Amino acid sequence: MNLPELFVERTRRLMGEEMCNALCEALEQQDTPVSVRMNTAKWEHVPAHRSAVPWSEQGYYLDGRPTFTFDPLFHAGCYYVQEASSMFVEQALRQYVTEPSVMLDLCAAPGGKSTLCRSVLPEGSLLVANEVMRNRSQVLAENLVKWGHPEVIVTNNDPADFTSLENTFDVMLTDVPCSGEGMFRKDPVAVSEWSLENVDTCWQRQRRILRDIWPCLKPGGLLIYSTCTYNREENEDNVAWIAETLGAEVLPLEVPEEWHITGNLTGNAFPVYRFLPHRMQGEGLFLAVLRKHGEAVEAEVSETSVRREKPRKGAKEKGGKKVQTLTVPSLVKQWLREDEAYDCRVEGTVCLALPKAWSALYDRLKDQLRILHAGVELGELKGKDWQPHHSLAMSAALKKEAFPEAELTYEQAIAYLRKEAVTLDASVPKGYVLLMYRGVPLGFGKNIGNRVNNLYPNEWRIRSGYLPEEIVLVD
Ligand SMILES: C[S@@+](CC[C@H](N)C(=O)[O-])C[C@H]1O[C@@H](n2cnc3c(N)ncnc32)[C@H](O)[C@@H]1O
Repeated sequence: MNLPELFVERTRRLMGEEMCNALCEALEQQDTPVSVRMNTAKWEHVPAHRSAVPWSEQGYYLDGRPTFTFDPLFHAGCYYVQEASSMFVEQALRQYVTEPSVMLDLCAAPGGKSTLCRSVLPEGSLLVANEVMRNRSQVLAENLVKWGHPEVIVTNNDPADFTSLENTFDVMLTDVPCSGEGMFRKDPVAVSEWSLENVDTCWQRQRRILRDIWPCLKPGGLLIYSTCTYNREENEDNVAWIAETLGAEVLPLEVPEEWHITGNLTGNAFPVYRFLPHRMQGEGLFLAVLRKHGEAVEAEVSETSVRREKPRKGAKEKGGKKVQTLTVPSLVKQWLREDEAYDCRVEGTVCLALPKAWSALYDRLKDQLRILHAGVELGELKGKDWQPHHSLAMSAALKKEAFPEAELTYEQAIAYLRKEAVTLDASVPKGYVLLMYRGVPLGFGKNIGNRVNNLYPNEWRIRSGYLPEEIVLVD
């Protein structure tokens, strides 16, 4: 790999000769560690041939690279393939977030840190995961639906759209778009696109994002700031700017020496955490934790913000046209494990279950933001029939006893995930069936006797018709 000369020169100035040489040598190495984080809410499993990622309770390095696309459990949300350094966000949450909180992950796609945060946040917390790019926000929603936690809202907005949501979040993660120097050995495009102009564009954009989002963080709230780049402008200099200009205190994390994390390289006294690939197993990461100045206050929920469309039968006027609002069918509510904990409503033709604690906030967000997913989509009206939604199959809120189950073989599971025809044993009852693989729900099918109508979401199906000769699974 040809590292840009100016990058090397600037890195040498920042780190000194010895550290810069060691880093550049590590960046030339081709084998990058492969790591996964398990979703123990779905699958209590420790992969074989692995070692633990020291800073993450559910993170493991794997010996080889499994064929993730052909592993049904990957599609069922049993684990997430995540670069190990990124899992360090867990420490910021474990050390500073101990009470139920409302958290915003602002730059969240594809969802590595969001799924991690969702697993680590204290019970009773809500995660709002946002991504500005439309196509990337769809991937974010997919990954969070598969992760299966009902206390999640996914939005697709620019940071500026959040500005008016003052004092809403207790915790914010800004994993900002950056010049990506930390991804040099994983992604050759990051090398070819590097330029000093881009570094300048990045740190300025990062400050704009932080300025836009700052009012949403409650006084006393926590900001976790991270990048995957090495230069000081996007890292220490921006942290100093947040502390001085926006008003925050930089907080320390307890980290054992054997994790080989590097601290502040600019001679400033405040604590920051740098992951350098010649010192530990992972890619480049920078992280700092800040607490916004001011006394903690409760978020204001105004009268208008709690206004919401009551589910009711009948017609209402919208743009001169009559729009039918559907009632929540009692059958669909029975698909929930604890239906009394949810506020159910019908939006369009989809019946949605929102954890009661968050339904007022959902309405407030809905007034300002483009919401892609919230809570659990229970079912969709198809003709006269309420068809269970894939989001329900993936969710921890599903009452499994509400549907007959059918365990699939590996070949049947792959066929299902390709949205091909699946045939079940004659003993499986007709109607909606929860299709399982190794005891974990994969999705719904409608058994019509001689075959099953495959209800797997078309846009998520495995597109490759090829099946590798040797399949290595996370086992
Ligand atoms: C480093 S990536 C996020 C990775 C993600 N946190 C994860 O762990 O999977 C940064 C994200 O910021 C988004 N982004 C790009 N420009 C942005 C902007 N102006 N404001 C906010 N987000 C932006 C990118 O699309 C990208 O998804």
